[in-house]
Amino acid sequence: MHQFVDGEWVAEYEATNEDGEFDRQETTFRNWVGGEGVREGEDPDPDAAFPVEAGRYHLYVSLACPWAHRTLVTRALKGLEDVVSVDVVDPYRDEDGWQFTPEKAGCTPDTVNGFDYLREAYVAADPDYTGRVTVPVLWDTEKGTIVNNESEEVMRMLDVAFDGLATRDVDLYPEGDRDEVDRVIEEIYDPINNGVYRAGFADSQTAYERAVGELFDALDRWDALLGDQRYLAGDRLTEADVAMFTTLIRFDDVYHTHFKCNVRKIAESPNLWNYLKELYQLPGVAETVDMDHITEHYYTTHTDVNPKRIVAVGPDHDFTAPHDRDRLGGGPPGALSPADD
Ligand SMILES: N[C@@H](CCC(=O)N[C@@H](CS)C(=O)NCC(=O)O)C(=O)O
Repeated sequence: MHQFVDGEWVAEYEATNEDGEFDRQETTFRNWVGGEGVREGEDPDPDAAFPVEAGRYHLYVSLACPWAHRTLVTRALKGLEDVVSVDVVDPYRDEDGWQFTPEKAGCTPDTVNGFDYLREAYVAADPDYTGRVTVPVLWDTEKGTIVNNESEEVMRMLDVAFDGLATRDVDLYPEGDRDEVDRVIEEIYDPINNGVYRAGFADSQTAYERAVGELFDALDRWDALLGDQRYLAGDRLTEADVAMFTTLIRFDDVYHTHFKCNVRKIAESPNLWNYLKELYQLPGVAETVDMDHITEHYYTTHTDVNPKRIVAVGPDHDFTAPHDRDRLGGGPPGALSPADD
């Protein structure tokens, strides 16, 4: 894998530490549309350096990436499609990093800057940039720079800062549940969201077994909890569910096989499976899921994990099959109920 060092695109960086454990890099661009208060759920500040405006901000995403996917699901649930635009990179990533290949199904050109590679956006934002070129990227078309490339924060901005421009009345960071939402997002990050990568990229048996053990302990805990609680933070749908969804939807097709997270499938955990189907069936969500991009990306890009680049075919789940979540109290906001769609 390649990355920038002082604005130079250089070969090979170590993704694991000396114990063979996967180390995810800290993200660099951490500005807030609407100002820092948005992080705590405050209304956006009109005098912020990056003020909230329709049509000004743009997302660069990969449909394969679970972190980028969080921003797409949030944008869809809130109905922000006409407010924040999106371009989609090629799911296959080689030594040039993420690339725009509009001729490929599901991919777009860079409609904002006309770049061929996403890395051009990073050096346009910071000519001396050091670090990886990751998705998602929230781009400001007016200042011509990256606002933020940390999915958790972009998700919060779309939810809170852009709420006034949303076409659906959906609040994924509801007052009264905020501490719990933050707590759950943090709790699931290491063992689950990043846990699948810690298992898949482990360079030693010990690191792999530790990651898989922690992953399935956490999944089993949530499976039990979701037996009598509708969503992760209680009876309301929140950002924590978006964060969980993008890992669960990839699990059986990719993480189970490619990353050796094969203790059991999500479809074999009854509550997680029904919970996953409910989230998939919320308005706008299915349209954000591209299983071809997801499988192509993982199986062909990580040649150290899968040298022959053969894409596993299974298991072909039907995420539209009925779920049993209506037996529990709570439910999605009215704006997401089938009658309102
Ligand atoms: N902390 C970041 C992580 C994003 C991330 O690691 N994205 C991956 C794709 S799933 C990527 O772009 N990797 C490219 C690389 O590491 O070179 C976030 O949550 O936004």
